Amino acid sequence: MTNRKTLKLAAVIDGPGWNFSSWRHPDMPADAGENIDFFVQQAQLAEQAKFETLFLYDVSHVGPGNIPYYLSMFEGGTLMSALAMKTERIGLSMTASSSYTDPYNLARQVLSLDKLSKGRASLNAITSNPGGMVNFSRGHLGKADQYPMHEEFLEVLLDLWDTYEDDAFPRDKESGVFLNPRKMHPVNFQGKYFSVDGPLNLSRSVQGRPVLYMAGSSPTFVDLATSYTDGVFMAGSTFEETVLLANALTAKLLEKGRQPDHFVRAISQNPIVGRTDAEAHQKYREILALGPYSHTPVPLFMGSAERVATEIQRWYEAGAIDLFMVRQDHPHGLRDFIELVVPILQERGLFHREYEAETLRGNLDLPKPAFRTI
Ligand SMILES: Cc1cc2nc3c(=O)[nH]c(=O)nc-3n(C[C@H](O)[C@H](O)[C@H](O)COP(=O)(O)O)c2cc1C
Repeated sequence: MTNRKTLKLAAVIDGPGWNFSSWRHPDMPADAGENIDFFVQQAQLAEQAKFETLFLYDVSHVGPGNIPYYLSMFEGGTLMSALAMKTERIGLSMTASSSYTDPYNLARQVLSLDKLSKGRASLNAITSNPGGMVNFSRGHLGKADQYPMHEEFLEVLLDLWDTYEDDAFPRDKESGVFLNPRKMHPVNFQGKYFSVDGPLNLSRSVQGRPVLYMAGSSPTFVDLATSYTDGVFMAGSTFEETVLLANALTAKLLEKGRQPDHFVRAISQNPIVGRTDAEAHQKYREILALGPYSHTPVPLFMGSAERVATEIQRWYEAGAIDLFMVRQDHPHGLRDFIELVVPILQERGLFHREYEAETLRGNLDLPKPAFRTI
């Protein structure tokens, strides 16, 4: 592939980890999911290493059987807003479900984050899985409603983010012109699930609009994501499956006249890295030894830094991924990845050494979208 963008990196800062027992490790703050000092430290570590973005998962229904992190975690938009004030360049990606909120609320929340951070916000708009507890009055959606509702949600969200043209607010004290009303485009949407009448109350983002992702794998997901989003978050369970999904996404983008390079394919993994394979395996055993319910599957990316870097390179060069998201199950997972793997990726010319742009979109090599275009 010519002029392919360099590999992008994200840090998934999910508190004490995505399992039942990492919180018990001596080096992990047991309250990490509600510990702002922990999140600031992780965010600044990732920013010093020039990661393009931070990334937060979310949980759409909370119940007693959840992993510790899901029972003790900050709301993502609030946390990202705090981190916006403690970082300068790194992107801030939050996850929220379209099933339990109105698009107006989320459009406003994420665009506010974008303004607070001067163009670094992004949203992973998920649909949520049915089942579990019913935390919201709206209840769980059946499969038949999940995607039709999501599509309406995305339609409205994108329209709201483009309520105002870039130069809609002269805010000219001399002439007294605050807003040019001809450059305001109120939304007038009447759908099956949502009705929105009126404008959003925030000017357009410096990056056009916040970067938008969806997470999933089904053909309906592929169809919707390639119509509305800037990228996807894929399960990444195996190399072969991810290559197939990435190819399906590329084919759909081309079918829709979109430039596949202007799209981000991401997976999230919990690499466990050591100076040697043996050291990495020892760290994995430390996690397993923490409890009978550890349920930490063998990481796909585990071993010496060379081995992990080469595996990431293989996925990237096969076109399976543009963005590799680093989760940590071991308390030093992110730090180890940064100290040991990042320099190798840089030496091989796969990962940048400095931020090139001011906005998240710029750092992901995504062009600023023209007003009201996908
Ligand atoms: C990689 C990945 C990440 C996801 N992240 C979340 C999440 O953070 N919170 C959540 O409630 N659902 C999450 N989901 C669920 C999706 O939003 C969606 O409901 C599910 O994947 C069904 O989509 P499908 O059409 O691909 O089957 C995730 C799914 C995938 C594949």
